[in-house]
Amino acid sequence: MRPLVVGTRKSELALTQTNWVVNRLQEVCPGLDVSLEKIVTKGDRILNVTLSKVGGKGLFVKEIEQALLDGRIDFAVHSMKDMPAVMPKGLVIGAIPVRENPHDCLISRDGSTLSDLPSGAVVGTSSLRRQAQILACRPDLTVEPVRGNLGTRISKMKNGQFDAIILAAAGLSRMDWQEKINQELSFDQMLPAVGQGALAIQCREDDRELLEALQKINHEETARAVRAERAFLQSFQGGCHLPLAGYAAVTGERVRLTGLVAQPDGKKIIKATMEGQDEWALGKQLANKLADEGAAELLATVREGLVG
Ligand SMILES: NCc1[nH]cc(CCC(=O)O)c1CC(=O)O
Repeated sequence: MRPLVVGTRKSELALTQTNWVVNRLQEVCPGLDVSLEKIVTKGDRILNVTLSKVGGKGLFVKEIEQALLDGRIDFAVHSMKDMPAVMPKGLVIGAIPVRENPHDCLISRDGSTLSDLPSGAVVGTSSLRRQAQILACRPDLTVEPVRGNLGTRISKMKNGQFDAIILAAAGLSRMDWQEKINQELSFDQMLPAVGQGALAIQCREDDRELLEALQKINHEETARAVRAERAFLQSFQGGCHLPLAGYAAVTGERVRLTGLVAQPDGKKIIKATMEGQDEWALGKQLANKLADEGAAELLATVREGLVG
C-alpha cells in the first residue's frame, strides 16, 4: 500500500477518532505509512452561534470533502452523525468501523440524574433533538444553548453556566472521560442522533487500493444499522440541526429501527419502531409511517423557524 494522507479536524475528539482509525488500519496493513493533515472547517470557526441557527448541513465536513476531491488527502474520518445524508459525487464511505456506545448521557454539577434535577434547573444543549426529548420528560427544566468542544462544554457547566449538559457517550468514551458521566440516558428517555457513536471513513470512489484495505476494518452490523438510520434521515432531508432521532439494532438477519421526530418544545413527539431485513427499505418505510402521523408538517414548521 502507498503512503496515505488522512484529513482530520483538529479538535481533540477528531484527532482521537482519527488516530483510532489509523491504528485499526495499521493492524490490518502492517507497516502502513499514514500522515495527518489538519483541516479547519466552518463548524469549527463558528463558535458562538447556535448551530441550528447557522443552518446548512455538513458544517464539519465540506472543507474536508473538498480536500479529498482535490487529492490533497486520501481519506477522512468523520463522526457519522455529522455526515449529511447525501454524499458529494466522487466520494464514498469506504468503511464504517464498530460502533461506540450510542447513548446520550447527562453530566451534572451536583451528580443529579435527569429525574432528580430541581425544577428550573438549566440544561445546556444546542441540539433541538436533545432539547425536545429533555423537555418531553421534564417540561419544568430550562434548556439553553452551549457550544464548543467537549472540554469547553464541561468547563462551562462547572463554572455554573449550566446545572447539567447532555453529551454523546461515544465522544466521552473515546476521550477516556467515561468517569465524568453521571447518567447514561435510556433510548426511551433520549433516542440518539442518526449515526451516533459510529465513524464514517470517507475516500474517493475510484481509490480501489484503499477501498480494499478499508473493507478489512468495516463492521457489517454497524454498517447495516447505520444504513437503516440514514435511509430514515434521508427521507426527511434531515441533518443534525433538526429535531430528529433514529437508532437501529441488528440481531442476526433482523434490523429493528426506532425513529422519532419532535416539536422543539417537546410537547409533540412522533415515534415508532419497525423491523425488517432490508435496512434501506426499512428506513424508508419507517419515515413514511412517521410522515403519515404528521412528521413532515412538523419538520416543515421547524425549518421555517430556523430560516427566519
Ligand atoms: N455534535 C458534535 C458531535 N459529533 C459527534 C459527537 C460525539 C461522537 C459521536 O456521536 O459519534 C459530537 C459531540 C456530542 O454530540 O456530544
